[in-house]
Amino acid sequence: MTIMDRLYKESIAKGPICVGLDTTLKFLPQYLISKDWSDGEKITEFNKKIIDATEDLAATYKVQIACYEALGLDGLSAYSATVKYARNKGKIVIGDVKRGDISSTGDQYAKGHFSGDFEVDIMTVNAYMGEDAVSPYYPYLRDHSKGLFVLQRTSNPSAVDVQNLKVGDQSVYQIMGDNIEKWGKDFMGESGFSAIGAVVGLTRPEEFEAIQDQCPHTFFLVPGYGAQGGTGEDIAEILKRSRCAVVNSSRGLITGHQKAGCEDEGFADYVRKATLAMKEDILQWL
Ligand SMILES: O=C(O)c1cc(=O)[nH]c(=O)n1[C@@H]1O[C@H](COP(=O)(O)O)[C@@H](O)[C@H]1O
Repeated sequence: MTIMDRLYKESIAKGPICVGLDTTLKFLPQYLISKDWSDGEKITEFNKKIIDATEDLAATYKVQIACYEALGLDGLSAYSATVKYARNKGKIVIGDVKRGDISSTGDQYAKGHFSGDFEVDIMTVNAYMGEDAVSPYYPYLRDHSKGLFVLQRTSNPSAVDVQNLKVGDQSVYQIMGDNIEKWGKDFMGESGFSAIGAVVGLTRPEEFEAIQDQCPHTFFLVPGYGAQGGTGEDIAEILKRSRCAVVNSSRGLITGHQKAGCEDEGFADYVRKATLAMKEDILQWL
């Protein structure tokens, strides 16, 4: 069974929810801020409590490494502790590291994020440098059941600057979709999806449906729900046709307690409530 088979199964069993741990200090409740701990330790505790409160609702967790890198070594310790905690609970963890470089450098990224202190199950990759930004990961997909989410059509407003340019009658992001399907052929799982998935933002639902038709063997990571404006209705048609995606929300979930004015140990109940509301908002259409 490939990691994408596992993710597909989890998304059906628990709901297609990816809880995004884009944790920064400003999201922490007061009771944690006032602890006599390092920032990284506070963040680790926040994440652990959220994982405990949402593990039955989340198909996967995505940990955004930028939030941890920003705090230096202490932050990277928190990143490591968070991914280990979730993986030790049997959860699938996506390292949102968006790497992309020449293959000799890619080899090192692969080693760094698919083994050792920062080991995750799936990592995000930027393949706009071409296949040799992706091929260093192939041995890990083949031999260690790892997976990739390759950026295809991103959710940010400026995505159109390059990804929507036309080359002949195709957009650049459509060409990337063909590449992702081609690269994934050697890593097909029993669910019909390859271990090389794609990132497609929820911000352009009409484009997404065409991408889904074009890429039937691709499993999708879909950011853009909540804080970036995406809704359950926006992903409804896609998921009705195939359960080929998990939807990420980060700020929309991990600030649930702040919207309710909760600054104490009960904060994770509000994050759970926000996660449940997201799940219901998506599943109501299916
Ligand atoms: O690769 C990603 O996850 C990603 C791709 C993309 O196109 N847009 C996007 O927002 N993301 C990430 O998804 C998360 C979105 O966070 P929220 O907007 O707070 O839900 C962040 O970690 C982004 O870096």
